Amino acid sequence: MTPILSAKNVCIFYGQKQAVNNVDFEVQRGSVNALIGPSGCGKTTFLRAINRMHDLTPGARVTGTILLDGQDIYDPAVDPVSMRRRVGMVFQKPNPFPTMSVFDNVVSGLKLAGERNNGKLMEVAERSLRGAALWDEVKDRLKTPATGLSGGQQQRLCIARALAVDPEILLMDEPTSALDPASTSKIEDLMTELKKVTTIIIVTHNMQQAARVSDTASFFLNGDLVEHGPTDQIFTSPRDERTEAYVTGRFG
Ligand SMILES: Nc1ncnc2c1ncn2[C@@H]1O[C@H](COP(=O)(O)OP(=O)(O)OP(=O)(O)O)[C@@H](O)[C@H]1O
Repeated sequence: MTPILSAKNVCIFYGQKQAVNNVDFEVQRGSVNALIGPSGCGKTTFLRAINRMHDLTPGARVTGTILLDGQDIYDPAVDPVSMRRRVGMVFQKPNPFPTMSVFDNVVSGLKLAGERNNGKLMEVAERSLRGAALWDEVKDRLKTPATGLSGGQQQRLCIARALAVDPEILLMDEPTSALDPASTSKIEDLMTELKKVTTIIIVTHNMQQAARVSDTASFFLNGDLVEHGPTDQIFTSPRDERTEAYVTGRFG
């Protein structure tokens, strides 16, 4: 199978400091992929390279190649704004647009892309909110401020907002670390549903979560991708002793 995402020899620098070293990484369509490893090992740095967020960080530099569906996302001919529509992102803390209603948050990306048809906007809002398992909870309060939702609902709203533009890949940076166990469990269930329509790459510190939700896992240490493989194998019979030490809780 041709991978939807293929990274080759990726190095990422903040000024003189190298945070990610020569990473090769592939992701298959319709899978959930967990990036694991101790704090400061480069997981978020690598994740952010996948939708060119480092373009916005002064002094940050990415080298190597990242192909999305065969297209080099760092090709100068690629428009980063339209590329980011293909690679959605959900952050650690829910970040709905605070001045907007629930509905306007969900359709904000579509409106930016020029969609004005109310029927179409409503249709996409409902589909995305259903996709994020939030519709039943908010269908009667679509016009109320997004900030009135609970933290877990706000995070699912951010997932709906990302889904509304049909991303090919959804990046999730510790999406449940600010949530209670019930909200965490809802989002974990959701990931299993979402891989029917998109491909997920998630950074998580929670090993149980990685084991529950992911098909493949990638262990990062000091900027290196030490080991990448099926999650079962990474957790039960890792090839590298450093991976074993980490997944068995001996450090991290
Ligand atoms: N904007 C930045 N400027 C300079 N250095 C940075 C910046 N962001 C991250 N770093 C450094 O790059 C390295 C990797 O950080 P990164 O946030 O990618 O790690 P991480 O594995 O995601 O950690 P955590 O699990 O704690 O979020 C760290 O040494 C960090 O201090």
